[in-house]
Amino acid sequence: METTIHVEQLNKSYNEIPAVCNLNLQIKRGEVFGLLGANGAGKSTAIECILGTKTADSGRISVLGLNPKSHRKQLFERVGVQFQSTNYPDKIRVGELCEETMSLYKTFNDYHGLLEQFGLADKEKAFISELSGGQKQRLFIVVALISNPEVVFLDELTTGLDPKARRDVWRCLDKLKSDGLTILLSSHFMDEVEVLCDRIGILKRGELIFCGTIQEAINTSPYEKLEDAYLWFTDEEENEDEGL
Ligand SMILES: Nc1ncnc2c1ncn2[C@@H]1O[C@H](COP(=O)(O)OP(=O)(O)OP(=O)(O)O)[C@@H](O)[C@H]1O
Repeated sequence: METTIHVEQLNKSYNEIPAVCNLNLQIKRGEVFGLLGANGAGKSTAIECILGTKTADSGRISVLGLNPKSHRKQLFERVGVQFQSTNYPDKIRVGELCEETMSLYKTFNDYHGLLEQFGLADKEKAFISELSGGQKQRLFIVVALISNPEVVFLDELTTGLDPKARRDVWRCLDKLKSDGLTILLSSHFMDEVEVLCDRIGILKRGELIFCGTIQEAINTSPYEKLEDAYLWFTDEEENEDEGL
């Protein structure tokens, strides 16, 4: 199967403090890959380097066969991004933001259908400032999908969503996945990861300490549930204590 995201020996430090160390990743077309790790483990930094919005110190990155730095414009047309925090002015209406986003691309999806799918059809005329946190989060996913992308990057996919809204988002992503979209997401929620991800990578202090399927993660650990296995992989103190 075709590799959509290829990362080789990616390194990124801030003020000489390593945030991502020697990261190697291969994500195939149509795959949903979850990047996991504690706060500060390096997930956002890795995603931003892969996208080209941050410059890696070293390493090789290609997305859809393109270098995210030197082919930024071409890649922009084919990739969707959901940002963690809002980069949008509050005094813009939902419909206006969607129109503006559409105008940036040569080809695009009908945003009305997306707003409907994500339960925001009745908010088209609302100002972004009037949306709840969960509604904003869903709107940012809609914005990421307007360009009809081949790959989407979803950083902290459902943070701030209530349980029903999370399930609605999962359902939508499942549909997009069956349409062949490649998805790289970061998440702190193991239930979500289990439902959505074909494979996961676990980062710990910038290093990829596990990469494989959920079942492989569970099998590698002494536990039977993903959340326990995840904590086993990431909780250094307990493991160190066990070794004493
Ligand atoms: N602009 C920056 N300047 C300096 N240090 C940074 C910067 N951005 C991130 N870092 C540091 O790099 C490390 C990795 O941060 P990053 O945001 O990539 O982690 P994360 O896994 O996405 O965390 P979270 O789950 O909290 O979003 C952290 O120690 C963080 O403090």
